[in-house]
Formats: sequence, C-alpha cells, structure tokens
Amino acid sequence: MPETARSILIVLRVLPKVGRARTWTLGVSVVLAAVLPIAIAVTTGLLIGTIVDAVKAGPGSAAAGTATGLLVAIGALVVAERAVVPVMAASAATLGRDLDRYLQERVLTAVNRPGGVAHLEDPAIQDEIRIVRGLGMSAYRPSQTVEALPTVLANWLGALGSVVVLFAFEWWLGLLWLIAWPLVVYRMQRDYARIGEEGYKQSTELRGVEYTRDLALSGPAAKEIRVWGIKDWLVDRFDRSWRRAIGPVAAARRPRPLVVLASSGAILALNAASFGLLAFAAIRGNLEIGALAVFLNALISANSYAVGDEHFYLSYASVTVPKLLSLEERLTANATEGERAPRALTAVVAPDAPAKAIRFEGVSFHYPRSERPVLENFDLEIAAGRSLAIVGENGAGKTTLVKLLSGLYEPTGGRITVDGAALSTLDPQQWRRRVAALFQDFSRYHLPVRDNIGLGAPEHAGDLDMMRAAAEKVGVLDVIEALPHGWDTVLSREYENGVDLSGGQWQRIALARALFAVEAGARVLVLDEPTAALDVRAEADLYERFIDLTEGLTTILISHRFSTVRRAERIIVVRDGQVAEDGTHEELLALGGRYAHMFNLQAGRFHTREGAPDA
Ligand SMILES: Nc1ncnc2c1ncn2[C@@H]1O[C@H](COP(=O)(O)OP(=O)(O)OP(=O)(O)O)[C@@H](O)[C@H]1O
Repeated sequence: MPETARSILIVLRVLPKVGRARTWTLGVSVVLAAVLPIAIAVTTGLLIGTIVDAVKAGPGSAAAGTATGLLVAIGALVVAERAVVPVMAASAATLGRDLDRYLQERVLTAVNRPGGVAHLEDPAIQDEIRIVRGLGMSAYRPSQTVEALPTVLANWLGALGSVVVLFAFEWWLGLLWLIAWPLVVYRMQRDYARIGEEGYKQSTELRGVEYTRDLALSGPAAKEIRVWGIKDWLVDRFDRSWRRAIGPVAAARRPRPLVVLASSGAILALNAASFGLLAFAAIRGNLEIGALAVFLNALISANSYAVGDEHFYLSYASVTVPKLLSLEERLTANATEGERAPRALTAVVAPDAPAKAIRFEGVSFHYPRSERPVLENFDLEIAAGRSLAIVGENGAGKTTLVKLLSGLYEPTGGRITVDGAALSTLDPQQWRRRVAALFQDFSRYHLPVRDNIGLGAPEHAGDLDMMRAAAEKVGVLDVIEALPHGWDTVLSREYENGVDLSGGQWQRIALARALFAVEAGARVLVLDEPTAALDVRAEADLYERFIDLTEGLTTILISHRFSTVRRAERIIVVRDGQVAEDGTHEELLALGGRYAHMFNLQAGRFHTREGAPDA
C-alpha cells in the first residue's frame, strides 16, 4: 500500500480513540457534504424536467405543485449544505487539535518509558521529537490567513457576482442579498477574531504546557525524570494543563445558539422567499426557461459567502499579526532613555579602552518588575590592566555587577564610566567587543567546536590559528584535535557523529571562547565561576597560567573558590549592595572580617577532608 494511504488509514483508525463523538460528527457531516450537492443537482434536473409542463398547465395544476415542491426542496437542500460545512469544519478542527494532544502524550510517554537516556541522543529520535515540538497548541500561523485568502475572496466575489445577477430579477431582492449575507459574514468574522483573542490570552497557560512538554522531551531533564520517577506526573500535568489552557478557546468556539439561530433563520427566510418568488414567477410564465436557469444558479451561488476552515482562519490566524508588528514600537516606548539614545549620540570606543579605569559611581539597581534593590549607591573603581576578584554570598549581586558592566542592563541610579565617559553614551556593540564575559550559565551550543569557540568573535571565526591559540591557553586543544572530526565535530550526541563533553571540558571550551574574544581585541575579561566544573588538578594547571592568560587585561573574577580568588591583585567582598571589604588577599586576612572568615572556613574544610590545604 502506498505510504500516504497507509498513514491516512492509521490517522482514521486512531481518531475514535481521540474522540468518539467528534469522529462520528465528522463522518456524518462529510457524507452529507458529499451527498447534498448531488441531491441539489438531481432535484434541479427534475425541476427542469417538470417546469415546461407546469408552465403549460398553469398555476394550481398538479405539475405546478410538483415544480413548487421541487423548488422548495432545492432551497432546503442548499441551506442544509451550507449548514453542514461549518459543523464539518469545526469538528475537524477540534478533532485535529485533539489528535495533536494525543500524539504529544504518546510521544511524552514513549520517550520517558526507557529507564536509560541513551535514546535521547539518537538523531532519528530527535527528528521525531522535533515534529512533536512543532505541534503548536494555539495554532497561530499567520500564514493560514494568507492561505485562506484565495478561497475566501473567490467565494465572496462569486457570491457578489451572483447577487448582481439577481438585481436583474428583482432589484430589491438583490439588495436584500447584498445586505443580509455580508452582515452574517461580518458577525462570523468578528466571532472568529474573538476566538483568536481568547487563544492569545491563553498564551501564558500554553507556555506552561509547552514547558512541561519540552521538559519531558529534553536531554538535560531526562536524568532527573528517571531518578525521581516523575514520568507519569509529567504526562498527567501536561494533559491537565493542556485541557485547562485550551478550555476557554474551545468554549469561545462553541456556537452561541441565539446567534446561530438568528443568522441561519435570516438566511433561511431569505432563501425561502427568493426560491418561492422564482417559482411563482416561473409558474406565472413571467420567466423564460433560460432566465429561470440563470436566476436559479445565481441564487444557489449567492449563498457562497459560506463558512469553513478558510473563513475561520481568515480572522483567527491574523490576530497576532498586529501585535507582532507593533512589538518593536512597544519595546521602544518602554525602553529606558539610554536604550532609546539614537546611535548618532553614541561615542566611539577607543581600541585600548579601558586604558585607565572603569568606575561604578553611586550605582543603584533593581531588576525590572522587582522592587528589591540589588545594588544601592554602589561605588567601585576598577583599575585598567589589573585583576579584581569579587566575592560574596549567594545573591549578593556579583553577577549583576558584570551584567551592568557588559551593558546587558542599565543602572536605575548613578552611572558607570569607562575612562571617564559614561557607559550609556558608548556605542554598545563596540563596548561589548571590548568585554569578553564568561557567565556561570554559559551556553553549550549544539554546533561544531569551531563555532563554539568562534562565536566569541564572529568576525574572526574563520581564523583557525587564533582559535587554536585560545584553545591551547585553556588546555583544550588536545581534546579538540582528538575528536572524530576535529574542529568540525558537533558538540552534541543528538546529531550524527556528534559527541558530548564532560562538564569540565565544556567549561574549557567556554573559556576558550572568551579568550578567543580577547585574541580578537577584548580588553576586559570577566570570568564568573570559571573553574567550578574543573577538577582540582585542572584548576591548578589553569591558574599556573593565569598570569599569562590575563596579562595586560582588566580581569574581573567571580568565584566562591578561594584558591582562585586569592591570585587576584585585588579582592572585594560585596554585601548588602555595597563593597564591604577591599584589599589584597593578605590585607583581607589581616582584617579578620568576612573574607577571612569565609577563607578560613573553606581552608579548614579542606584540611579536615583532604588532609591538605586548599591554597
Ligand atoms: N533576571 C533577574 N530578575 C530579577 N531578579 C534577579 C535576576 N537575576 C538575579 N536576580 C536577583 O538579584 C540578586 C543578585 O543576583 P546575582 O546573580 O547578581 O547574585 P550573585 O552574587 O552572582 O549570586 P551567586 O553567588 O549565587 O551566583 C538575587 O537576589 C537574585 O535573585
């Protein structure tokens, strides 16, 4: 059996499992949608056969009665045909959406059933997971609006043309048609747009659903899903949150009986009146047989405004377009003054900046949508070309300092200057090229090694010598050159011939990326927990070379490891949004404050656990 037919048959077989009642509704409406046009054609043929006799016999005759009966039957069949289309479209859409949910649940269960995680690294399985990820729950594809346009416009234009023909029969009848259907269509499109808006309002809920689904499909969570045994919990949560999220949309889609009754009643009455008038005119002998055929056809296709999937998608799928198009405008309106500053006002960043110092001058900061200040009136001078270590408890604001320095956020008070110039006036892109920052949660790109390192300075990404130099400095060159495809090896087992690295190897790759940026001209090197994943020997090796690595650079080091921190020329302790202590390792130990306490705590732990001091 051809593959297509097989897949369709499988879909048909699975539909009753997805929704029995809806499958029946769809089946019956499909049959009706097929049979009704044939019935209309047959009845029209019978009418044409009877009409001559009816005209001859005149009003009140048996033939006239048959002709009238046939005309009324045609009218009823046309209206029934029109009514079947929306029922068919709605049940198909709902069933289709339910099939998407059903398939997602099946895959979530299947992917999480094996006790191991090796299958998640199989490229073929990843290909299938990708398909499941694409099964949107809100079905907003603006392209559907465009796809619907040809059918919808052709329907409307065809109906309009037919109405023009009806003007020649009875002008006022034509006028009624001209007003009635567009009114109904307008109401319907308004309802479709409302359903779209309802779906849009569910975006947050749907994001939650998609998060649960992707959690169950992603490699990183796979280990914990098995260790904690939360597969069933996840699938159940997906199912419940899916139904909760989709509920209001389904409710909005449910036809409102009064509206349906009023609009279909009006259209039915209009059809009955029109067909009746036509019958009356024909029987009275006021219409040539040819004219009757023309008006009859015009009447049938005047109903072509119709309803159906395309008509639904026209408004429904377009709902997000104005929102997406105005996004940039809204973001600009919400931007801070610094973010809005026209590029012409931004100053060029000198190639050797910072040559003197970076200063935090009375900097205050709280994150957007948070009232809690992370920094308050924070002052700090970072001398250019020196190394500074920042220590402090979890949540003290160390990473935040770096984010502000990199221009990822703007201070809510005070300012940061680079060699005296306010950071907010510097060209942000040029400044970011001067800063090579390796964050704690650095990215592990599922890309070839050359890209994983080259992304530190994309403009030099082709320079293999420069990349090799960076990799050599952090001791990862050997690892790279031993990979099956060397620099072209993809760092993910989810791709054919891809490999995964250990946590420490990944950290070295990320370090190499930062050093590659330095090779390309960055002057500030920020390392946030750069050795957290390295073993003690690897860390010691790296720091043996630390002076070489950072020579001439302004280096900012954030770490909880005092063996790392103590090598910096200057150390500050951040506490309560302020610099609490400031000095060299020896000075801070002598001070006997927070730093000394933390250092002694860690060193003591190492003494007792390892039998050797940490530093
Ligand atoms: N994007 C954010 N939105 C809101 N609050 C945030 C955000 N990022 C961090 N915070 C909050 O800001 C505070 C400082 O966080 P930061 O990451 O700078 O601390 P840290 O000193 O680097 O901590 P750690 O040692 O744990 O890495 C914390 O209370 C944190 O919860």
